[in-house]
Amino acid sequence: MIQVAAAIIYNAEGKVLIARRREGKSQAGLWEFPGGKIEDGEDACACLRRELIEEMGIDIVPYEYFGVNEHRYGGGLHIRLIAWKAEYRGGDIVLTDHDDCRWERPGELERFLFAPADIPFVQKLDSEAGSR
Ligand SMILES: Nc1nc2c([nH]c(=O)n2[C@H]2C[C@H](O)[C@@H](COP(=O)(O)OP(=O)(O)OP(=O)(O)O)O2)c(=O)[nH]1
Repeated sequence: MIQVAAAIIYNAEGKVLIARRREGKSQAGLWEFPGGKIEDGEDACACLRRELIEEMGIDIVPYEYFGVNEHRYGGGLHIRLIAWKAEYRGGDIVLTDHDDCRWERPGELERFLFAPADIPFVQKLDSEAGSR
């Protein structure tokens, strides 16, 4: 099983950053919350700060645990996806692992085709938005 961290990054307008995995990556063409594999000696927050600089060139600060979801993809890939809410602190987005990204309202994510492991998080964000 691999441990992967994903960030639900909010900007000052309360929108969330989603990104589409580029051709050549696993789950290509699907939307996700940016992040990546947790390395030895890292926790999810340290991983997310590192990954967002590496793969998008932005600074974030994770501030609240959001949830965990385990998913088995075909080919024996079993992932444990750990999500944290995070604050966008700055930097201009430069995509390396993705071919598109967007800031969207958290209650409006269900019209995007997300990686299967992310779907419980999309649903939870939608119900949080609906209950406000
Ligand atoms: N970063 C991220 N990865 C996710 C999400 N949902 C999801 O199923 N994944 C999967 C895709 C990959 O199989 C795995 C790790 O993603 P990664 O972004 O570190 O991938 P990677 O560049 O290291 O390498 P690769 O999977 O393209 O070989 O987790 C998500 O929301 N964010």
